[in-house]
Amino acid sequence: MKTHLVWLRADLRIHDNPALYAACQDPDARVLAVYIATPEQWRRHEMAPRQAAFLLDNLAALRHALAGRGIPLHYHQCPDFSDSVAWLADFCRSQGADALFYNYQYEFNERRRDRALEQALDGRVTCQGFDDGVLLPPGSVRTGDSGMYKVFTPFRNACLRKLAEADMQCVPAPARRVNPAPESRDGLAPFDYPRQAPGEEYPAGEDAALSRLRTFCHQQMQDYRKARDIPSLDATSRLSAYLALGVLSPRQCYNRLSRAYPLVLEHADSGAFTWLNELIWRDFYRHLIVSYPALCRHQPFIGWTRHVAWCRDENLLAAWQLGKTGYPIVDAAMRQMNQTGWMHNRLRMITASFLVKDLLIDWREGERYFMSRLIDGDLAANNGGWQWAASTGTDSAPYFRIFNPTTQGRRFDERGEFIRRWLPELAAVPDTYLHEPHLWPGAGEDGLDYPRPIVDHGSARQTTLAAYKAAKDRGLSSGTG
Ligand SMILES: Cc1cc2nc3c(=O)[nH]c(=O)nc-3n(C[C@H](O)[C@H](O)[C@H](O)COP(=O)(O)OP(=O)(O)OC[C@H]3O[C@@H](n4cnc5c(N)ncnc54)[C@H](O)[C@@H]3O)c2cc1C
Repeated sequence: MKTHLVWLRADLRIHDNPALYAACQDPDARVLAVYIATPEQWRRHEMAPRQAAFLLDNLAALRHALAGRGIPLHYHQCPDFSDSVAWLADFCRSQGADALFYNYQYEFNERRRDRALEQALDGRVTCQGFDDGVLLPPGSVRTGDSGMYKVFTPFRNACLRKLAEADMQCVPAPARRVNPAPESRDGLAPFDYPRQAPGEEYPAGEDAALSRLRTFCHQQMQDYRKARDIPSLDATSRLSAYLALGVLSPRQCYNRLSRAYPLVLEHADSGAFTWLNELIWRDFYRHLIVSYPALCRHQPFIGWTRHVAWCRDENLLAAWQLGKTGYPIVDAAMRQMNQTGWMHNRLRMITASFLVKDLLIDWREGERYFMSRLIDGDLAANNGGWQWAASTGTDSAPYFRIFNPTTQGRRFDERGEFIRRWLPELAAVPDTYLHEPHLWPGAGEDGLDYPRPIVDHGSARQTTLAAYKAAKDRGLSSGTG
């Protein structure tokens, strides 16, 4: 009897899982699934403990779903990717595997690991990889001269044309095996990793993810275009944590969206189109890391930005991390992330801009800190977002566009509903002063239990403009522009 092994990684689901589906096509084959936890590797990748805990919860749900199909999930924990390759090659041998199926991961270390595995198996086991975790496979959306788009809008337009023609059908979950393999006896031991519960907002499993997707499509999509920028509203899907671990696929999102809004591709001013646009941003960053693997190594896309003379000030960095900058919208956002593992997109842009353009701290410090806290941490999206905010990336905000944190606060949280939720120490401050509480005369002699602004935005802005300009001049004169 043939043995087919499915190696699950960032695709923790049984529905619309191309590798699992392909492994189950031969009705007579014995199908086994395997998951390998690599906590030391995760430490190097700065994975948030909350995300690791969410992963474990989802793994338990997946194991249950697979067992119902007669597919045992084998589980192993080893330090890092190179140990996982050695272990998996042995496991294939011990199980007499004929074929190994997996969905691609597009990050640099993950791709290197997969190549190392293929070498270790040396043709004894057939390896079959599948595109997954994207709407369209990286490399399939090309400019006229076969390059990767460097600007989002033409990339988006090319994606829309392809989506209109592509077969975007999801593959079904496998049926129960006629000859189910015996259950695995591997216990799902907690990872050797710091533990932090994901929180009630994140029930595990694909049923929870699919139900959230359905509810969002039917109840919130209409208002998404207008409401998605207001952090006090629960107006976005909150699906990012599921998408990051592959508990849900972007194809499932697209299918549900186009079933609910069949004309989505034609109505560019609709909520549905705006949401699809965000899914395409997600694809864009994934396609970019494949075309420019140096992005995975935290290199800036724009060469001259390497010359920016960053400020190294541990106190300023800590104030930003803890939400104690004296700028309420920044602080409320950082506390939301520290306490829940999620931050609203508008606030990710504001806080990232503040770190880089007000404190002049290297964007990589922020990128790392976000990864270590986010339940939806995702290398491509996080790197893309940081490089966008720092003006170091492709299609970034130009370096001279600097958010004013006070006006951003006024604009997107006018009445301070969001700020008051996360900064109870500002409860007594009237709306007029909420965005500049240090100016409130009512603070009394003892003042508020809230810091004064750690930098003056106006002068910080000038310093940043000068630092970027000097870096650009240096880059141009040394040919690294
Ligand atoms: C500095 C910075 C860092 C970020 N880090 C991450 C990260 O680590 N992981 C992550 O998933 N997203 C990241 N984002 C993108 C975005 O903020 C989140 O995807 C979004 O806030 C998740 O909430 P949601 O699921 O309710 O999004 P929705 O508004 O419902 O959007 C639907 C989905 O589209 C994708 N998406 C939305 N906006 C973006 C975007 N700008 N770029 C890429 N994909 C997007 C997400 O998968 C999201 O779940 C970052 C953005 C910035 C500016």
